[in-house]
Amino acid sequence: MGATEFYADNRHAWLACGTFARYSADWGDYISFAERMRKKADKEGRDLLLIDTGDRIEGNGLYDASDPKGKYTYDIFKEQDIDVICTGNHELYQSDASTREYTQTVPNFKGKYLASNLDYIDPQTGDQIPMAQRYRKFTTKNQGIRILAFGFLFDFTGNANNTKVQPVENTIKEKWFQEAIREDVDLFVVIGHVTLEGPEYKALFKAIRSQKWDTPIQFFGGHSHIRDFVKYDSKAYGVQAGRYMETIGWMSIDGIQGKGKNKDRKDHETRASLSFNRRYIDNNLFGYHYHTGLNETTFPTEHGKNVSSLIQTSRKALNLDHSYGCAPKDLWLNRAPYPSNDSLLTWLETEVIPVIAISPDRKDVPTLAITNSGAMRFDIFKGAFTIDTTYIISPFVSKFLFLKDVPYKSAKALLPLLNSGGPVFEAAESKAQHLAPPEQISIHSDIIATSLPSKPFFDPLSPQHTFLSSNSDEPDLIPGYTTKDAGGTDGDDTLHSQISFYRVPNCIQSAISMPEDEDPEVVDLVFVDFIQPWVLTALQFTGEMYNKSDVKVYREETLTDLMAAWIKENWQHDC
Ligand SMILES: Nc1ccn([C@@H]2O[C@H](COP(=O)(O)O)[C@@H](O)[C@H]2O)c(=O)n1
Repeated sequence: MGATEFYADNRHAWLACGTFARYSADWGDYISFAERMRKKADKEGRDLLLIDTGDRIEGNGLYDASDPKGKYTYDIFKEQDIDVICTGNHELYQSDASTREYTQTVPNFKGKYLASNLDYIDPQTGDQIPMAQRYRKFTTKNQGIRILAFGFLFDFTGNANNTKVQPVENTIKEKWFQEAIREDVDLFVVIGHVTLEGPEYKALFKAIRSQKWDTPIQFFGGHSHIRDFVKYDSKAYGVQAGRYMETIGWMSIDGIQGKGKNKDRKDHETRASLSFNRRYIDNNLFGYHYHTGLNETTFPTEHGKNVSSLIQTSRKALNLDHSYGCAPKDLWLNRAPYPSNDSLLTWLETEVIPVIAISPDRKDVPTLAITNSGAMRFDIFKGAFTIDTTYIISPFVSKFLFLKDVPYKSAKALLPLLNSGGPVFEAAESKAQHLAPPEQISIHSDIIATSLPSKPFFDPLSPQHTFLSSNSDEPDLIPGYTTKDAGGTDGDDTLHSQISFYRVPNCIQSAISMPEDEDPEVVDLVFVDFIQPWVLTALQFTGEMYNKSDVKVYREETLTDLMAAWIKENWQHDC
């Protein structure tokens, strides 16, 4: 009896090498890996399917540094042969990005791209049309497993006005969905840019089970950037493959006997004893060589090599390795507590924002400047700070806006309100958790590493022991993911020492040009545009009834450009 296997990824345009050796394979390597593993699966009579759960864009120079954005990336993405693919929130923040998704990615993955709860507004006619087909029904080639797949996005509300995200609860009531879940299939596959524990997947699970009490369901999640595995019932599981092309999530279902090749099989025979297994593979060549049984010479396929060289020529064309300056030390987004000397947010709040959140014509006006912590997406490592690093840290095109002459007593109440994330935001449907890094949706308390990292050594022959020291009984591990999920603690393909994760506040605030001896009557309230809905809601709570038309542009440059300018100015020296 063969297994049905899946590989899933989440990448944010991290198509070139990751920042660490442990996550350093590129999109071309992943193509070689998939091609090699598919061949192996074919030989052994198994089926191997590739899944992509969205957020392919923003967060890396390869996408963000070109004009138009994504000039090189769409042609690189499309080279992977993906079986089921859907949209993430990042594809929808900007209307030009949604248009590229509709005009490029959807046709590039024709028949595989699913948009179960997403519509596109045709710019010519104004018509609201499905972004892509709602579902896909297909039969796997080796085992004849009849699959019905959906592709969802969580109940996202921050999209530009050329798309429409339908809440999952409403989609479930639609005729096409109700008909689809009544189809006679061997397996439902629900992929989505949706957290595994969120209300959307709970509702979808309930809806499918209301019609099919026994059909296996495999969910693939995304959005919250973590490795995760969840059990919904004995025949329904979900897996999520981390973030930024660091992880290839592997999921295997053993025991489904497809009716596609034998129609006379009875239902109870097709799903007699099932087993669901997951593994989180670090995205590096060591792991790829290990799993394919190949080596440096035999592993890469021609196709994979061509894509790797396309990535390198694109990176060169964009000058992504050009250095703006030299970071004097590591600054951590979640690996150091906030506030602290090693916290990236403390650095931003105390050193950067007080310099960049100043408008030349209002520079002496007392100012409170607020930025959400989710505006920062990654750590800064000691050493060269490049064009690429800039977009890895902060890819957004957010600008500083401001409200003039806000009473100080109300303005200073704002930060605690934004950080407490209380009922004031639930009512306004702008959950305050969206202000912070997405990891915090799923990680609810600090994780403090118990062991200290030590020197790395790679043992290519040892599964789950990839980075070990050679000559001691106790392995010396390098830091990395140490996942605990519904399957226990054996999901990580490579053993690592634990990394700390400290939760950070939703927002940080810098007080600028404040009088020394007394509080000001009024201040300029400066904030990044992304947080405007939360700021206006919280201000109303303090009794200040501002609306959108009161908000003015404070600086024309993006936060990202201003931050890069600060680095050029303050970290000038060579590394
Ligand atoms: N202009 C923006 C857009 C988004 N954010 C932050 O990113 C988070 C979403 O990240 P994912 O990778 O999971 O989609 C969002 O919740 C915001 O915190 C931002 O700061 N500015």
